[in-house]
Amino acid sequence: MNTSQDTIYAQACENISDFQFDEKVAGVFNDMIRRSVPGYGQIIKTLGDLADKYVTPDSRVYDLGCSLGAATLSIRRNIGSRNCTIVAVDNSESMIGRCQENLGAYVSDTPVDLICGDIRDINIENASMVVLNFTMQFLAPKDRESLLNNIYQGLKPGGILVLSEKLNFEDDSVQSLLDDLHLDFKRSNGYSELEISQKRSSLEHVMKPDTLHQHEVRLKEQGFKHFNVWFQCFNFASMVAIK
Ligand SMILES: Nc1ncnc2c1ncn2[C@@H]1O[C@H](C[S@+](CC[C@H]([NH3+])C(=O)[O-])CC(=O)[O-])[C@@H](O)[C@H]1O
Ligand SMILES: O=C(O)C(=O)Cc1ccccc1
Repeated sequence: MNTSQDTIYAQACENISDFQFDEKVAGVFNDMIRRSVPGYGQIIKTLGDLADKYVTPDSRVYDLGCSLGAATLSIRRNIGSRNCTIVAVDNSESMIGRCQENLGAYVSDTPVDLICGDIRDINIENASMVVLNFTMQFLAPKDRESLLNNIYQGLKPGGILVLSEKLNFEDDSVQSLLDDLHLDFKRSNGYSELEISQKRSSLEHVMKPDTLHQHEVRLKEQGFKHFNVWFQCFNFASMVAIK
């Protein structure tokens, strides 16, 4: 996978436009997400382990907001020959083009249906595993419930949703502590104060994190029987919900 360095916010800019998954971001995304999201590598690896445990023969796996295909690749590597199809969806053409190349670099028995489209328009069917790895936070909050309902309806009994998200916290002291630890993580990965603050502005209207409580309540309302956080580092968490 491409590892060009993310310098998108390195130069001072007068008008910071809203963050978009455009050609520029897609070209550096692998580096950007690894230097910005603590635990990303561990989460990608564990998605493969979870797939080995939950993906049943003749079912489908959905990777919603697949970006460059890291989650799909990890899952595909771990499920061997189960007569499954992975449906990988992203609405950024730049991401999908690169994702296609990344998937093509490995041979596998598991076909991937790569769709350039909106995850709100995808019908989920016969799914044993659905992955939303840091994608739902970019959807308008009003659209989150119906997306999760669509996922719940399309999951087989015993099927798993893995939902990774940046979190907000009700307690202001906890919010600023975990925010600060995340900022230190970005600094230690070589981002300057300018890069950090310009990216923060660009994400302000685009990425709307929920609290853990909001996630739990919404998932339980859909009918998910089991819920927990399986990973958290600072203000980034990955949750599992099982039907
Ligand atoms: N409505 C939408 N429909 C389709 N795609 C969307 C939509 N909104 C956003 N996206 C896509 O969701 C992805 C979010 S990145 C996911 C990382 C990946 N899961 C990974 O495991 O590497 C997370 C991040 O950058 O923090 C982008 O590729 C968007 O184009
Ligand atoms: O960079 C950040 O501050 C984030 O919150 C995570 C992120 C990672 C990659 C793209 C957009 C947001």
